[in-house]
Amino acid sequence: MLSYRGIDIHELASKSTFEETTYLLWEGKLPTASELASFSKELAEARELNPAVLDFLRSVPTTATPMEVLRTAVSLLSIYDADEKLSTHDANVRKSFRLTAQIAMIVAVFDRIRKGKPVVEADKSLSHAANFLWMLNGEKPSETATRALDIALILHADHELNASTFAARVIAATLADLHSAITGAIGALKGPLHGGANEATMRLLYAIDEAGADPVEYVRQMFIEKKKISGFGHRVYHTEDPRATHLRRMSEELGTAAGNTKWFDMSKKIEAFVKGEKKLNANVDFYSASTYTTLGIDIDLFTPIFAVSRISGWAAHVIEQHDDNRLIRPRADYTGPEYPAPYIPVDKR
Ligand SMILES: CC(=O)SCCNC(=O)CCNC(=O)[C@H](O)C(C)(C)COP(=O)(O)OP(=O)(O)OC[C@H]1O[C@@H](n2cnc3c(N)ncnc32)[C@H](O)[C@@H]1OP(=O)(O)O
Ligand SMILES: O=C([O-])CC(=O)C(=O)O
Repeated sequence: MLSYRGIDIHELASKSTFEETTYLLWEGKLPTASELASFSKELAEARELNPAVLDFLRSVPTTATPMEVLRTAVSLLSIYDADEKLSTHDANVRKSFRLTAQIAMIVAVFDRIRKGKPVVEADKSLSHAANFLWMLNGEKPSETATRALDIALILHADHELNASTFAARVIAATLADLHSAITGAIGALKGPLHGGANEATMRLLYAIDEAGADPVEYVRQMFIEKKKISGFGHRVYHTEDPRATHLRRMSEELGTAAGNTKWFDMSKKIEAFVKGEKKLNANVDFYSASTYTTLGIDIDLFTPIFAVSRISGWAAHVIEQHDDNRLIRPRADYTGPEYPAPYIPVDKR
């Protein structure tokens, strides 16, 4: 079972919003109506990017991946943050509002710039999910697309001590600032064994499609070649990843509504085969790939969108770490052949 602050993820996915879920993660309780209204307002008001960050986004080669641009931009944001030198609880919360708003903006703005399209001004009257789609596409998003993204953002918001969150906590535990911790977390999320698996999953689906191959035979060959199938397996879950249940349904529903279930159908075949052959379950990344593709989102934005959501969980962990800090410092044991080992002079080795 997956819960945020004790509340079942299935309930949050069907009843909550990204804003409410973020409040829950940061404050440890569900907000009242007025608390939610002022929280949402503060998040929307934080939709501002320093001109220096905009200049940076304009100066980056358009061939740069959105994930490396995001990682570097978040590091840069730290220099211009109004609370740059402060890491008190209140300063961390203020920074978290700004970073949550800014990460979504950076992903959308860089995508527009690299495609030679004009940057779209933030609309502070929209929800976080709707504003992201607005700034990305330059047109007001449908309710279906907004809700689908909102659910995806809720589902990706937190996952206890996953690799990126752990990285953030280790950095924060040195009493380094929130931006340093989040920059490190983005670096960890990028890898294909973690958040990068959603992009890798879609690359696999495209490769199968381009080869005109049977998905099952293609994956069977990958097993023969001892290759890993992105989007399957999990260090913690050995049964269904509860988030995959929602993303599978969304992938099917969005595909049906768009009149194209190609990616969903292919994913289902692969899932059944991988489960039957290796007893491996689809994780959060597997069906997010076909879901985002059906929403018309480019493949290299999948992992940045994971960060657009996970910033809420990362921030909650950094705030908690700084509130009651102790350095995180695991030990390593020497396992070499002998101890103590002799120092042999270089001419005798
Ligand atoms: C948001 C997230 O981070 S969710 C995870 C996203 N990552 C992926 O989807 C990448 C693919 N999956 C994997 O690489 C792994 O399942 C991980 C990294 C997620 C978990 O790894 P671990 O807990 O260390 O399991 P480990 O990699 O040791 O796998 C155990 C066994 O299952 C196999 N296995 C695990 N996942 C897969 C996979 N996706 N495809 C094929 N085989 C797999 C391994 O080869 C290994 O087999 P062996 O015992 O015969 O050597
Ligand atoms: O928990 C993990 O190891 C990976 C994961 O599913 C996540 O970060 O959402």
